[in-house]
Amino acid sequence: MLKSGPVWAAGAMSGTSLDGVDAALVLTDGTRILDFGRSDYRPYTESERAALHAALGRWPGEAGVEEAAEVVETAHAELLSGLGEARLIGFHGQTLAHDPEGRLGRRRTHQAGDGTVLAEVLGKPVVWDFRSMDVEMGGQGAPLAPFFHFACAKHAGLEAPVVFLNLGGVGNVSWVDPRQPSAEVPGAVLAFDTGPANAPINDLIRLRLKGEFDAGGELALQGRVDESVLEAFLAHPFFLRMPPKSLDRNDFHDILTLVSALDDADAAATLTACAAAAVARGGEHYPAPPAAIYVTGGGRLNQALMVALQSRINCPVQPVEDIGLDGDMLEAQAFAYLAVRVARGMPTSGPSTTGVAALIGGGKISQPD
Ligand SMILES: Nc1ncnc2c1ncn2[C@@H]1O[C@H](COP(=O)(O)OP(=O)(O)OP(=O)(O)O)[C@@H](O)[C@H]1O
Ligand SMILES: CC(=O)N[C@H]1[C@@H]2OC[C@@H](O2)[C@@H](O)[C@@H]1O[C@H](C)C(=O)O
Repeated sequence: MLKSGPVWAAGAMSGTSLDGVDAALVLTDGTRILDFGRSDYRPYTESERAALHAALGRWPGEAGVEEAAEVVETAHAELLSGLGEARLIGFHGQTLAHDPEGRLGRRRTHQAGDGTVLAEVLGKPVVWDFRSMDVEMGGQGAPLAPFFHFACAKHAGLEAPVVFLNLGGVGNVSWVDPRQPSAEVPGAVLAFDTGPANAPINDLIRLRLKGEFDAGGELALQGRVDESVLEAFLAHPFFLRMPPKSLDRNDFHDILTLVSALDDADAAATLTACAAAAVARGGEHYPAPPAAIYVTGGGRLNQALMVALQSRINCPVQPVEDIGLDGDMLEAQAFAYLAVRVARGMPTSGPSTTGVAALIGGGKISQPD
């Protein structure tokens, strides 16, 4: 068990976009954020990315999973060895498959990368496998950042309910009320995945233009939204479900066939509008209107997406940089914060974040030999 008081922890996240690994240092006692430290990024090479893509949707023991895990462990070891001052590592790994409802058989979630290997290589305790316990206990296993987002709102000195919106491959929101004494009390936090965000836009760009993503939203800004596609998208039963709810990266993959007849710009504009409309639909579930929506993740750099969001949402939609946070690193920082909570036996999720029946602490701790 970690001694009491604040410690520097490093968190690392390999997100659903499969672009690379983010790592960042946070000084925390597991409740408050005292300081943010250095951060770094390690992109995957083309061949590494191909290995990860090939393993998407696969479970432990299936073809390609060991290779993917090796890619994840190598990239993390390289990146984290440069963040020397950390006492403890929070290692999320790479989600390859996520099925909290058991639609494919058994309820489970799979993050590639073995924390025991990293603990050995780095010579430090590593907290990992953050999601499995939550799913085993009946939760969605995601999102896990909400308790951290609550601490961010406190750290930024906010005094009214706000929403943190993460626009990665998938979108997720944390509605938080910083007037509450703790993230764990009822009414402090409500979180859920909103729908697909960048993943379908990236897939479109990759398929048609051999690029990685719609930089700045330039292509979408030139196109027109096909309202019938948008309507068909919003008819998906996911939007009728009450939170908590979470998604796998490819749950909405069929959306690409809906835009197959559109030209490139109209298809990009339509997928971008779908991502924004999904977030706006999520607003139906907020316990009270937020004073602002603070956007983190790569999607905040997509102007078409930010404009589409603001046009559908009644409060200011701003990048998290406006309250002094780092939108490239917030998820990595979240896993540093959560690692300290796990090491101290504090909960990492609860009924209002993942739908798990009671507050629970997930995560395994691996010590170096
Ligand atoms: N300049 C930019 N313009 C437009 N979109 C961008 C830009 N930079 C990044 N993105 C988008 O953001 C994505 C990366 O976002 P981020 O790193 O937050 O996702 P992630 O962490 O992999 O995903 P998740 O949060 O779902 O796990 C890219 O794949 C791209 O779609
Ligand atoms: C299963 C899984 O890896 N989910 C990710 C993914 O990426 C965004 C969204 O879907 C969110 O639910 C989650 O990540 C963030 C960091 C979270 O758990 O809060």
